[in-house]
Formats: sequence, structure tokens, C-alpha cells
Amino acid sequence: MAFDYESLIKDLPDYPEPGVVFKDITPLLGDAEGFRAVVRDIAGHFADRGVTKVVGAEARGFLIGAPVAYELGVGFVPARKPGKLPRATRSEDYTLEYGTNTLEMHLDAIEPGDRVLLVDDLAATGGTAVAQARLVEAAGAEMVGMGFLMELAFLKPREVIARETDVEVYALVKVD
Ligand SMILES: O=P(O)(O)OC[C@H]1O[C@H](OP(=O)(O)OP(=O)(O)O)[C@H](O)[C@@H]1O
Ligand SMILES: Nc1ncnc2[nH]cnc12
Repeated sequence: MAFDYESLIKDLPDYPEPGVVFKDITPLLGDAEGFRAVVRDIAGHFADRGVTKVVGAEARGFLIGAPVAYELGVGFVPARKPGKLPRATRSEDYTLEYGTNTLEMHLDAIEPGDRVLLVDDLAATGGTAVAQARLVEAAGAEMVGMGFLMELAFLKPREVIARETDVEVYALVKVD
């Protein structure tokens, strides 16, 4: 039977600002069986796509993206908030449900010919995913898919992502 992810994702109304219902995944991450199921489900879904790198955004994208990369047997590339990566970077600005931000990636982290899977805990507006897709494409590599634990479907992230790239978007939990 499929794991009941939703029972371990807690809703916090009006966090971090009024009107936003924050999805807290820390109970799921803290559950050995649930955490392993998330990682194996996303990695298994993309296992036969020739992925050579997994990209994940600071901070929650690291928590799921890095173990998915390990499970797939490929490298992990961090997309970080400004000023955190020590060498030359590319950067992209983006908007999200509660503000704006910038993500940076090392110039040499991804090469032409790489086949990249993006992994994150959640797609809300889709802005964070689009910023990462732009960084991957600017490096001359190919996006092969996006895997999320959760999709806030009412914010229509798939529409925003589809304007940028036609890769498959896979989400374990859909919130309408
Ligand atoms: O689809 P979007 O509207 O772009 O939102 C999704 C992003 O928002 C959250 O990260 P956040 O920027 O809050 O940073 P954190 O992981 O450091 O908490 C989440 O982990 C996703 O990366
Ligand atoms: N509602 C939400 N809950 C948790 N993380 C988020 N990132 C963007 N929107 C979010």
C-alpha cells in the first residue's frame, strides 16, 4: 500500500504571513519509513531517464534532493541563496508565495550533456522551480523532470512551469 504522506504533513494557518497555510514537512522527514518512502518514490519514478545530476534549492530542496541523488547514484548540485556559494555563480531572481528571492548555482556545477532532475519538497507558485530550470538551461544542460513531495495545485505551479519547460512534473501529494 502507498505511504500516507499527508498524515505526517502539518498545516500551519497564517504562517509566515496572514493568508498563507504553511505545509510543515518536518514530521514526515522525522519518520524513518516516511522519509525513505519519499526518497525511493521520487528516485524510482525517474530511475530510467538517464539522469546525471539532481538539482535542489536551499534549504528544503537539499533535504529531499540530496538523498534522491544518492539513491539514483548521481551527483547533487545545490542552488543556494545569495552569497553562500564560494566560487563564480549564475543567478536567477524569482517570486514565491511569501516574497521574492534569488538563487545561485556554481558556473561549473552542471555541464552541457548533463541530464538534470530537479527535486524539491513543494511546488507552490512554481517560481523556485522555474529559476532552477533557467540556471540549468543557461549551463547548456537538459532538464529531464521535476519531482516534488507536494504540489499546491490551487496556486497552479504546473502552468507556470509549463510556460518555461515541457518536462514531466511528478508530485507525490496534490493539495487542491
Ligand atoms: O513554488 P514556489 O512558490 O517557488 O515555492 C516553493 C519553494 O518555497 C519553499 O522554499 P523557501 O524559499 O521558503 O525556502 P526554505 O526551503 O529555505 O524554507 C519550498 O521549499 C520551495 O523551494
Ligand atoms: N504554503 C507553503 N508551505 C510550505 N512551504 C511553502 N513554500 C511556498 N509556499 C509554501
